[in-house]
Amino acid sequence: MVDCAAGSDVDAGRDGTRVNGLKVALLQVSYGDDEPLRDRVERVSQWVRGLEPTDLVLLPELWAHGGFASASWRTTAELVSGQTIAQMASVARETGTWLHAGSVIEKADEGADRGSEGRGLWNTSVLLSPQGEVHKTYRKIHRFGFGDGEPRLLEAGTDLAVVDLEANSGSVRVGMATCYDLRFPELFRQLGDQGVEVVLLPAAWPMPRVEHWRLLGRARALENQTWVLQCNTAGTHSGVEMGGHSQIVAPTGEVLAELGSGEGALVAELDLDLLKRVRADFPVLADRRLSTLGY
Ligand SMILES: NC(=O)CCC(=O)C(=O)O
Repeated sequence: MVDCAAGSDVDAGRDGTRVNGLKVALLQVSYGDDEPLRDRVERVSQWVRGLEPTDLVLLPELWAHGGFASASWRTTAELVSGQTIAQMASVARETGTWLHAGSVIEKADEGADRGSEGRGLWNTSVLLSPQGEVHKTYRKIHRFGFGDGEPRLLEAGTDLAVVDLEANSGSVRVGMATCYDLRFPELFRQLGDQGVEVVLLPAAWPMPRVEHWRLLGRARALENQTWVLQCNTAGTHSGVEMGGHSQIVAPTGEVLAELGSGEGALVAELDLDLLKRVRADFPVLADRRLSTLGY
């Protein structure tokens, strides 16, 4: 059963219309261990095709390869040009929308750099343009697992990902981060310093720590005065119950819209001018004392 939540207005104009609105849809994909990878890719493709038109669709972390299915990552890993991203690129082209395809287990191409630990595998998020081109990739910098899972099997990403999108409402600068990255405020501060207005954060965040997820998303949005779009997974796979509760957080730290724990779509329109107003009205970032603190 798919739930649908529409965001309430944080700051609608007096007549209810918006200036500079960016319409987004976050798909909280639920899955277990029984659904084959290719079936899930097909199911999610159909879901995106059936959405009302939006500027940007965001999918969760490793929704195809399994956020905690680390035992199979070596065998299911794909090139960024592999089948999963190729299919999602077709969907982006057909629907004419920016599609953040969540993340995949990326394997290094033959002869290409395999990373500093020589593993040749990454947790890589892929942002596709409405023309179906790979516009930007982001390899997750902070690996989750405390010595197991990601840090045992994958390489750590080394580069920030900041990119401008041309949407119907104009240009918007987005930054990419993934799941566990949410616990590292210095990454979000750097994205903010590069002019990011909207952070796109796919995740496979488990239920037992879902309150951390909600709180940290609000903190990252509030302290950097940016939008934070958090798209989590639902269901239970590899023995881990996912937390759901995807949310869209405004630069005020307020939650514009959120989902519960099951599968669902979160559709909302972001007033991008709100960010400028919040920064003008409460210019906290201008009061930083970086040199005093040794930066
Ligand atoms: N997939 C992840 O990065 C999980 C992160 C997590 O569970 C946590 O930070 O807590």
